[in-house]
Amino acid sequence: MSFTIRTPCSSANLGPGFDVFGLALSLYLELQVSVSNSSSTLPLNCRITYEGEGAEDVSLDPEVNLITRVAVYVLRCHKKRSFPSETHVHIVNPIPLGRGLGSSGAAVVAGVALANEVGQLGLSRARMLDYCLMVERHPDNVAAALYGGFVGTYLRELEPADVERLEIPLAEVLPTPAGGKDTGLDPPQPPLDIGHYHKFKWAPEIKCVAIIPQFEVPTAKARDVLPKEYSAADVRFNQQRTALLPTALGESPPDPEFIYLAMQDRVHQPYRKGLIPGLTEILQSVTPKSHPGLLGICLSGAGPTILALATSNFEAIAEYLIAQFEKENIKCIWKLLEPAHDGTTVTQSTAPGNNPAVPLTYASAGVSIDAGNSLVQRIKPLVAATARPGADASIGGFGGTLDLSRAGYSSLPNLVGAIDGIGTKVKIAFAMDKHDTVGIDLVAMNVNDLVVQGAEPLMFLDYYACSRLNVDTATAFVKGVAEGCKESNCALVGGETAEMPGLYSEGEYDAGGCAIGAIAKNNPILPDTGSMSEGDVLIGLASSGAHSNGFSLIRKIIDNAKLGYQDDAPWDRGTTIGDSLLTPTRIYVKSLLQAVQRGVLKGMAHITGGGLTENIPRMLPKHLAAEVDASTYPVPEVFKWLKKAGDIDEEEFARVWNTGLGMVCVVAPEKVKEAREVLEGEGEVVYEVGRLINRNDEAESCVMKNMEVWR
Ligand SMILES: Nc1ncnc2c1ncn2[C@@H]1O[C@H](COP(=O)(O)OP(=O)(O)O)[C@@H](O)[C@H]1O
Ligand SMILES: N[C@@H](CCOP(=O)(O)O)C(=O)O
Repeated sequence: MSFTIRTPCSSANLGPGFDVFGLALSLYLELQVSVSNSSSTLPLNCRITYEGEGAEDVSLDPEVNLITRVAVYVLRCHKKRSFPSETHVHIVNPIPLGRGLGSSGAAVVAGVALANEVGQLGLSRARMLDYCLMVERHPDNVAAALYGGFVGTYLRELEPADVERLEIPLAEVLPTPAGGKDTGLDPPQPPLDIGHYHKFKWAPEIKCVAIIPQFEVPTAKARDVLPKEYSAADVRFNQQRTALLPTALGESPPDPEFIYLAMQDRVHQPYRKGLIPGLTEILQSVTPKSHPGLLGICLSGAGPTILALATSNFEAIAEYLIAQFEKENIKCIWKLLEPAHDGTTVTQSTAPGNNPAVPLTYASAGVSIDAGNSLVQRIKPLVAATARPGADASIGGFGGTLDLSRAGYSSLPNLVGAIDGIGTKVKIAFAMDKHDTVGIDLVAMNVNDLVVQGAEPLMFLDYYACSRLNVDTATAFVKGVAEGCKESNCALVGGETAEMPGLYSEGEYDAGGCAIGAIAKNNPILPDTGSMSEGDVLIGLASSGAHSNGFSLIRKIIDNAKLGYQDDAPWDRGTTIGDSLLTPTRIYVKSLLQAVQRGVLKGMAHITGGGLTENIPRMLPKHLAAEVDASTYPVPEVFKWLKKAGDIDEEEFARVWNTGLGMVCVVAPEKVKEAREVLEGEGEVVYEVGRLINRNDEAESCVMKNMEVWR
């Protein structure tokens, strides 16, 4: 087996965000790894070769080298004392050491990734971050190197018991083991979720000029010069700028004055000037006015590198700053770098399992039982939070159970089942790398189908299928499912995660789900078509957008308009197209069950695929048709834009999307007032949108009036 791990360097702090902001940059530490099947007499079963920065100084002894020591630490947390098979690690390192470009952060992340691969540990990226933070206890560099892009990070407060744990180094880089080369003990696994990150937007025009002085400042030393306490004024100064910087750096085109101001710092740079001759003067020597193209300037990490953000004139800015350092007799090189958006990547050079020397395992075929187990651990609390009377929502059994009597059904009820998927809305989740809302859609599509029959949803089961299981993504997905279940008061009693290499595209997944509900013995199963008559009123409940239907057409329209999901939504300037389209489907369970209990509804239609015209007739008897007046309710801006941009005609519009109504219900005229009161009391926005009319055999079952208002 051979593979390559690539980890970007990073610039931390970006001025005011000390220990918070990290930016991954396009200079990569590379580990070219080959694993043979034999064990050897090599220390730790590992041989290191090295080229690039630090080649003279960096130890090739795997017990001393930072990358392999980190890997062995992670392996030992998994009861593997050394590299499982003879491993050759060739390190190619273009990142200058001790210059404030996160060389140690990259080494730590690469070490954790190395252990994950050779030990086939199946660690998620979030879990890898925990291991990184056991070694380098500031999350800015490691989160940027691991996840890529411009990140904001924070550490969870550890429990006192965790802080007391002796194996937590709480140091810049892993210290020498206290008990000699090998203390003989397997370290316990790190606490869960030590650190977190959020990826911010980065305006594509902004590039980074790194001025790299030819001397080192060890990060540990640069942290020792910092004060233990700060004045309230300085803390306030940095907080104000830290709050603004992500917005300033995400705006396109960038505003130089805004960025320059937002990059000022009073928490670390002033104290580090003793280690970097001329630092304060150099930082103050350039402004957007004196050097057009410049946006902002700061110390990179703990220094001594200076990072200048700019949109043009890179060379002139670099030459000027190098000349300033020369006044202090300091030589510099400079590099023009760009954000590295992907973070750490692992590329297999030989397909796992193709090397006849290496025995085949399920993991080498692409299915990681460890990743599956790790997912189960992560989702347990999410699932448990959906417990309801009769179902404890614990996972691990072969099937999910529900005690109907404890759920409030003393005599045998009618059971109702529904099954559905999310459709291609998941494609938007992939594009936005945002996976915690489509689970809500999945539950909504099912429970909304149940409730229109008058059923109370009780249980839900989901099916998540992918090519390679990404535990972070799958956990976010289940979080959404659990949220949908809580909103509809049904227990998530089980599910299935299928990792099927080769079946789906890399990084993508599909999901389906099934809801089971009950209708108490003496309650009606709706629609009650026998009670419907001409003149009954149609009331519509506002939708939250496209819900989970018509996304193949939506994606085509966005594509034809040459727009990307990260672009500002033309229908809502405050958000991106992707975020707006990911708005979860509205769940109508609680409000509609209230109305059913009050006996004010004769029937309900969930407006899903097929829009108004196909779905409303599903609740009607043959002799009645729905007459819907398009002028009686507002069409959401997203639909107006889609209709116009796609040049969709009115009939098609009403057949594909909900057009603004997620539910349409039949109500006797004398019950309309009461129905409105109940539904509005539960937070619904209600419109009277039409009535039932008599219908001949040949006539349409849903007649749309006044569709010209949509033009
Ligand atoms: N590729 C690497 N291989 C081994 N050790 C490394 C590597 N990169 C960094 N280190 C270790 O990290 C130290 C630098 O870390 P640090 O002082 O935090 O500076 P930086 O700002 O470059 O992260 C180096 O002196 C070396 O001990
Ligand atoms: N927030 C840390 C960042 C150190 O970054 P490095 O690249 O110098 O290791 C600090 O400022 O100390």
